[in-house]
Amino acid sequence: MMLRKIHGLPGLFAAIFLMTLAVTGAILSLVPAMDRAATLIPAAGEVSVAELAGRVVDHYPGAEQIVRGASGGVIVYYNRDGQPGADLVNPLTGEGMAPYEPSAFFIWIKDLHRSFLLDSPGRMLAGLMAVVMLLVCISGTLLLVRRTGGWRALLRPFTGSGSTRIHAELARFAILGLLLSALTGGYMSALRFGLLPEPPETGPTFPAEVSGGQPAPVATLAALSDIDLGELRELVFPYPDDRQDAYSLTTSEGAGFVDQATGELLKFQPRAAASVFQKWMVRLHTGEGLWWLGLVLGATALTVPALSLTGITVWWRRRRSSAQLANNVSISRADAIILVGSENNATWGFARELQSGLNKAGIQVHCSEMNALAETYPQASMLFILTSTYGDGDAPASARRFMSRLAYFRGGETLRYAVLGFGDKQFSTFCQFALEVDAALAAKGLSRIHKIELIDRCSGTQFNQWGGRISELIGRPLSLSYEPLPPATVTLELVERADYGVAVQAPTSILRFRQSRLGRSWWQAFFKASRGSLPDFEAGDLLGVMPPGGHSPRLYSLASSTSDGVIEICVRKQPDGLCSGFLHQLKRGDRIEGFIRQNPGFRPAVGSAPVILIGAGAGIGPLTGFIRKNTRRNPMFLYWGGRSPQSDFLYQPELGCYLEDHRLTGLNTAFSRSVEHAYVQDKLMEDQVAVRQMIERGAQILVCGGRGMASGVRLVLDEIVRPLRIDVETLRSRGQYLEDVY
Ligand SMILES: Cc1cc2nc3c(=O)[nH]c(=O)nc-3n(C[C@H](O)[C@H](O)[C@H](O)COP(=O)(O)O)c2cc1C
Repeated sequence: MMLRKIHGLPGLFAAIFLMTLAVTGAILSLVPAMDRAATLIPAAGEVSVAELAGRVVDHYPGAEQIVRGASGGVIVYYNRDGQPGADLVNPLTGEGMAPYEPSAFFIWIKDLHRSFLLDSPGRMLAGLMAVVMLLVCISGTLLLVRRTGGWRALLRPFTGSGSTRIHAELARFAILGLLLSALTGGYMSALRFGLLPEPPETGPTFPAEVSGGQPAPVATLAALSDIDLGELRELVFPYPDDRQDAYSLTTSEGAGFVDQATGELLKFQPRAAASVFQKWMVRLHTGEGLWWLGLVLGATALTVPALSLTGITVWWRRRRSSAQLANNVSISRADAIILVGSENNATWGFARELQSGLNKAGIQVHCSEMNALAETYPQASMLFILTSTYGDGDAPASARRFMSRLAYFRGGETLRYAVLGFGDKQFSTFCQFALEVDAALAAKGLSRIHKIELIDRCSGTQFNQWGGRISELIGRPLSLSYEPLPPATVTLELVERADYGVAVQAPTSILRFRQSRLGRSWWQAFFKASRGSLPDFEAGDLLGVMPPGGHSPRLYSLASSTSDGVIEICVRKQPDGLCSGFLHQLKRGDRIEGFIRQNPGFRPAVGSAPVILIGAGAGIGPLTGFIRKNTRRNPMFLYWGGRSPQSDFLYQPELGCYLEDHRLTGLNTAFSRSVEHAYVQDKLMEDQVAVRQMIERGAQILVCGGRGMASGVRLVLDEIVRPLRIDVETLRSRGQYLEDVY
């Protein structure tokens, strides 16, 4: 939350200034490349400073100074008939190529970039913006790491859609460039305002003795002949007819003087290390002399307007979805506390209804996320905890720090609590986190207002009835009437189906859908806007389907990912199953309403460790999806159980292809109604030595299918890994064992 604030607030405030800096920076980044394109650069060692100066003087007898710009262009400053002038010259001939006139447009853009055209206060603001940019970049990177699940994951494809996705992708592309621009820009401002010590820029003092002899032609001066044009920064000519004057020379190595008669190098002072560092910081900021870096920095700067706009959209949406709770009193004044654990905000809707119900009963309420558990609630006598469960029985995002904070919590004498769990009975760990929270509060010695209750699939009816029971127990009128909005769905059209298993009383179908094109505008198709379009998904994510006449959606594991171009699920028809029955009678061209739920807790880890996939029946769906995606050919083994090879061998042809192209390393099937009468557990047991070795080497096991099969598999695996002195729970805690069970 804190990280999000650091990332969001200054980001929002500074967006306009940052956009100005970024766009002007991007325009200025073209300058080094344009200069470079307009410049003739001799090869190293081809032209010495003496040769260049001699050629220039031939064409410009009144030459006063020769400057070699960072891009390699040579400019001569001269005086002709009392009139000063500056020309860009050809270094090979010394001829003028064009008058040197810095573009008024670029000067104006540079002023806008450096100081917002406001001189000193503007420069200060620009410096401040560099610091803001640095903060936004660092906090943004940490957010991205948190979101993707680790530094290594930053290079993997992102999931999600709409503004969030565009924001994350652009940030990933631009982050290094933006960090470099912000760091170097901040450094330059700090130098300018004296916050950092300025490197000593004292050149050598004028030599005490010069020969004072007859000046020799510049082309013959020895010290200048020794220096290659590529090293030259600046050569200032002596005053005409002043024999006591000397050439003043600055090169990339340092500065000194050259006697105009003897051609001797009179005093040479190498450049200080601090000044070399400063020059490099300037080059890394402006791209001067590094035209390609300039272009890269310019391209990254161009992402800033898009990052600002998408960032503001994301921020605004988040603000709206967790809309500030009205009538939220401070902790010290609250009679009742509501703490919310939620990942996707559904539980917040229930919390708001509870808060408004309690307010109507004259009770002062403080409501916040569970992560914000205070050390104590001095005035409160009631604590309500409403929380969902995620992953595999884990805490949702807004409750992840709850258990650790609970260690410092002091409940007091009068505070009593009630936990209300939100979950889905399709998960074997139904409301697991809520149950753990309830037990942890009891273990702290707190007493309950009411025993824990568990709400299945956001049932409004169950919630409202719970409110009735709480009302009786607290002796206050509490009337809750809440019906959550169903999730936003999109229309999907069945494009293909393959049917199996009818002969063995296990009708199972592979169903492939495409998003119905009806009602989708071209820009929705292009940008995949979150409304009216499916977000990106991976095999193992979930497809929610609304059965006609049903109140709550059913979730099915996806066998495909976005890049496959279809939404594929594998569905076993359940006796009297409302949704599976509905899906099974669909014909090609029929439409359903569906939505995607991400399920990042069930997918193979990245890396080259072996993966053992275990499933039965329709559980093969997401497992096949993982194999299809295994284009890096990591060792992947599938153990799968069906009834009969003739009737329900799902995905048989596809699996054959995957074996051939090595996306699948080994396939082991077990059929319960064939002569072998085998189950998937038996096959695992047969291979126990190999399986154990793979687990020892860090193999990950993913199990998908019915609850009975999964518990059988756990028993067998416990036996297999016993010699390693571990069990399935150890593997689970290490992330080596994942389940998607229904
Ligand atoms: C990826 C995923 C994993 C889930 N895991 C569980 C689980 O392990 N146990 C459970 O009871 N519910 C689980 N659920 C269901 C959610 O807890 C339930 O939908 C809840 O109402 C979501 O509330 P929220 O939007 O406030 O987070 C899961 C849902 C999703 C999408």
